[in-house]
Amino acid sequence: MGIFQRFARLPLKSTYIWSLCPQYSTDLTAVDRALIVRSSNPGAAPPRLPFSRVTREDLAFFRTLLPGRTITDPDLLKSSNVDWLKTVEGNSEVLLRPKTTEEVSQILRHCNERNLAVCPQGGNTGLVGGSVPVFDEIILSTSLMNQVITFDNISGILTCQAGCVLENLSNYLEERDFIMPLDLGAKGSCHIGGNVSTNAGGLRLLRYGSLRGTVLGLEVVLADGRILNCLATLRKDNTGYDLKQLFIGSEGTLGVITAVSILCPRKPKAVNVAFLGCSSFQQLLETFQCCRGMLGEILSAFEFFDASCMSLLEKHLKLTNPITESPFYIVIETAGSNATHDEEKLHKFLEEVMTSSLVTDGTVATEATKIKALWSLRERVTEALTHEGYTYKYDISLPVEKIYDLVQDMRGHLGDMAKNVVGYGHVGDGNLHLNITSPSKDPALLAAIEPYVYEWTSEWKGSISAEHGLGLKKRNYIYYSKPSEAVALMGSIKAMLDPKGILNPYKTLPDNIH
Ligand SMILES: O=C(O)CC[C@@H](O)C(=O)O
Ligand SMILES: [Zn+2]
Repeated sequence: MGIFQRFARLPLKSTYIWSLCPQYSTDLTAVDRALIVRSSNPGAAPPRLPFSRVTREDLAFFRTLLPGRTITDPDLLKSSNVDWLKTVEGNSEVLLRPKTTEEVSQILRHCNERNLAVCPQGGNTGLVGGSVPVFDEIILSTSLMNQVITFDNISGILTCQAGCVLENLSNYLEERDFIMPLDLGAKGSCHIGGNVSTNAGGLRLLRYGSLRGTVLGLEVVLADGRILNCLATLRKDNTGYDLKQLFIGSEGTLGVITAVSILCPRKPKAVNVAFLGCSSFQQLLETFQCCRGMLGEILSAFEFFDASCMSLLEKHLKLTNPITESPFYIVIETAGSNATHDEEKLHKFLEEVMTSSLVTDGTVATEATKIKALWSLRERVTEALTHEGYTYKYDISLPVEKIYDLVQDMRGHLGDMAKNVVGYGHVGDGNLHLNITSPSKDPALLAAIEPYVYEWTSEWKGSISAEHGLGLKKRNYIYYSKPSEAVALMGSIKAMLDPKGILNPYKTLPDNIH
């Protein structure tokens, strides 16, 4: 059966409007936990909401608006329907590739009128199932919105379209003696619009802060097609509510980000990377304390991974451990303006941690290729894990001294149910990536991990999603990190900005808010 025949059988218009389910109770624990446990798998997809189906007329509209950029070939749609981890797969039959904000506006105006659901998609590198459709949502890709609009080399403010690939922006800026304030392992594919929509953290947050501070302005298309031009290029602007913050981290559920202006730091003149081994997490923490004190303003990253991660890097990616085997590895980066000064500071610090036996072994790189090689050990852990089978991923914020306790506790809790329980992440940000693997998807293992991991996190007042967002997989666990009143308010904002709920449905907000 051809695509047109299939569409012809479906209702033309749905009158379904999303409404807010009221939450009356302030007894967070009883009500919210009940909601979470009611479903046997709260990370799974809920039933399809009654959105319209794409008709022949809709396709004709899209083809006139986006000639050659309205994709319906199932083979071409395949990679956009599945997430990077290959754990979530949608069934969209239409992929739209606008080039301009005006085109995005016309697409959304049409979809809103027709009650057609839309899944905005950047580089599709997300890890919580937020960037792929769940059912047949139209995929709105920013891949052709890839132009730099302006760059001011006095203020360091870059304004660009949402579909610019992070690494391309970094290269563009480096030629002008600046850098992007964020850096991620996925930089070769991820889009800046997706980074902002998910409030991606990454490897430099310790130094340059989160996107909530460095993003100065946004242009956003709202669900009904209105264009909200808040593309300010000012460091300071206290005129009323800071609306852009609503779109940062809301994972495309409140609007589609079409352009970003962002404050970029000067390219550091000297960069050094130290790769160190520690024999306990306590020593790693003491090394962190010492590092903050002795490196001060030149410290730009403090990352860690454990010995299990190193084994996987060696086994699957054939990477070589440059130092003697240790239970924990640290990547420290310094970035400053005076090579002699920075090296002097770094060497004093290294001398201190070596003589006090906080660190067992280490190596330092000042040259670009060696720096890259050391960084790739940390950056490629995610990739190494994919070779182990199915990975259950947890992205947790905790008081920094607690982050590895969770890994150890989880190892004891799961015993030999799990193939690997590994920990790595951003020590400087108190952000642990707890990853648990099994040869294939294993519901019994999942039941042993969740909600145990969320209970543990909530007990220590942590966040169940430090930087990856909630997407499809974590949405129903939001109550472990936010009170009911806050979630209900999020629902009100969603209902106000997107009354039909067409933007990235089934994501971010829990199933009782719709
Ligand atoms: O794969 C993960 O769990 C973490 C990915 C990313 O946030 C990282 O810090 O490497
Ligand atoms: Zn991370």
